Amino acid sequence: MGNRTIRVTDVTLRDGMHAVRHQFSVEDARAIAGALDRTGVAIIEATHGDGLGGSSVQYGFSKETEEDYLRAVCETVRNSKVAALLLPGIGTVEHMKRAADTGIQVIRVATHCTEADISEQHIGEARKMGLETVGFLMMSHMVPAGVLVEEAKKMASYGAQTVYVVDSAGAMLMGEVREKVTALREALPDEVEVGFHAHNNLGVSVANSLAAVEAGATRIDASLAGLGAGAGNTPLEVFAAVAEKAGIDTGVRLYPAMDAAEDVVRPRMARPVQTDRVSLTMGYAGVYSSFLLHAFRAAEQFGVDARDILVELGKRKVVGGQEDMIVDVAVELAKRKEVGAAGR
Ligand SMILES: CC[C@H](O)CC(=O)C(=O)O
Ligand SMILES: [Mn+2]
Repeated sequence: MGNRTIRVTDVTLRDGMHAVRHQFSVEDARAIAGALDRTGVAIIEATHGDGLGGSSVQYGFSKETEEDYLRAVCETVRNSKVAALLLPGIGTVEHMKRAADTGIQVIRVATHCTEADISEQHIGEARKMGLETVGFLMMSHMVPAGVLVEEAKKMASYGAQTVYVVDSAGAMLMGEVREKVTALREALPDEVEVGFHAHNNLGVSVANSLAAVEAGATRIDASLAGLGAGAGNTPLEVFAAVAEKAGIDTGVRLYPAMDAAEDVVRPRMARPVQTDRVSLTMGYAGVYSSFLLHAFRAAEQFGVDARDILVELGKRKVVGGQEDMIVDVAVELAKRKEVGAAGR
């Protein structure tokens, strides 16, 4: 049985930004951060959904600058620490320095699960700046546990004090979460914590987060009302209730978390976070959300079902940056459809 005391990182103001197209105002950020602080959550992450430097033509502009969001959150909180996410290649060391100047205490450096080596410089610099430093292995469902362990060890060797198994596509079930978290827990030095970040595309984010804790994770991500990309993240208020019933101390006070979700976040949601056919297909196929728009466009162009495209991309283990394959797959599926129709 895993550790009974864990720390939760809330991602409403970071992953949740994807769900509102990065359009929270500074006032929204203050209101949400204040409500979160009152829940007792350990860490609050804020920034563009794609992390520092994410506000751009490519990833969509956020309503306000990242420094304004971070300063507002840092000024608002009394107890929680404040974190920012950084993807090397999108965010630079310079972005990180500017974020540190706003008063954040935690940086999370995210890479694709096979590319930990690109985090070395950022993790090293973050430690020199005195930031609590976390490594974040995105799309962790795509590789076997042994590969994930090697990548996690790299992040730990660069100085990461926690390494996360990140189920970006919401594609994992509890057995896989248990296996991967256990593998990291056994392989990493005792002083390096293991974390887990879920998405709810298959409707099992809370169960997966619980499985992660049982397997030794001491850091769990969640967001108010589950606000996040795809079908959202582990809902903080639900996880707080479930963890309490399971005898796990999250430090999150249940009623303030419920009230924050209901009174502060739900009224600010652009659309409900739900397991619709798009997010469900994403979890089922195990593909990243950046493929969705392209898949739907290609589906329309070639007269095929976007879900078939996504499932095929998942089988081919396509990664971000290989969006050109979407058209290839659509063409292939359209040909198969033609041949099938001719054969009938
Ligand atoms: C693009 C960054 C991404 O949203 C990070 C994350 O939360 C995930 O991979 O799940
Ligand atoms: Mn996420």
